[in-house]
Amino acid sequence: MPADWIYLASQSPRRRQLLDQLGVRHELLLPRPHEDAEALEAVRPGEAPGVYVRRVTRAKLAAAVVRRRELGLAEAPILCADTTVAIDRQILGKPADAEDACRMLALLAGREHRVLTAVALDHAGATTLQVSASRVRFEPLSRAQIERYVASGEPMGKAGAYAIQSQAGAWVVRIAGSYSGIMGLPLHETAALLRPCGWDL
Ligand SMILES: Cc1cn([C@H]2C[C@H](O)[C@@H](COP(=O)(O)OP(=O)(O)OP(=O)(O)O)O2)c(=O)[nH]c1=O
Repeated sequence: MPADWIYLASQSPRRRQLLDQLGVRHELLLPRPHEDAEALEAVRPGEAPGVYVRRVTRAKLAAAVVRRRELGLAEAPILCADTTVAIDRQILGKPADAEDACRMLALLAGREHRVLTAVALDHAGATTLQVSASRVRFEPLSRAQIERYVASGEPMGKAGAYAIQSQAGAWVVRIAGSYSGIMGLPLHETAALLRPCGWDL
């Protein structure tokens, strides 16, 4: 019998909202309190963005599978994702502080960068994974614009120190790819993972 709900292993309210948009019933499966997300998300020397985003997503999924077992929860499918921003050969994760956020936004200003989101599903012990890759071009930004945005607090917790769904959307000259993928959960790829499990999306 196909599952009629899934676990979403994510603390991101954007991912919840995007999964709601697909109409997929879900429950949250959150990591153990104090689990070391920073260690999990550390970039390895020379690691390419596509390799990084897949590795981190698989690690998040593996941790969620362990968590489901530890808590003695139902064997429903688990979905998780990771978003990363890349420019040149640099991977931009979440900013450490306001200064780091200013540095990232200055790097992105007036240029094109990539946003990669990997989404993975555990279903009946098998893992499937897809990656959405988008290109985003920002208009040039002044120091004052960057500082105002950083002072709003919006960059914290966001890969690349911005959220396309916030005021920073005004800086986006063009995107090629997936708006939902940039926000954190690519709906096309997520539907492609869920269909084989019985969802009619
Ligand atoms: C580029 C961009 C990122 N983001 C967010 C999506 C993700 O929440 C965050 C990247 O961090 P992630 O590590 O992908 O996710 P997370 O730690 O927020 O949540 P979890 O691991 O529990 O699922 O950046 C936006 O909301 N809008 C954007 O335009």
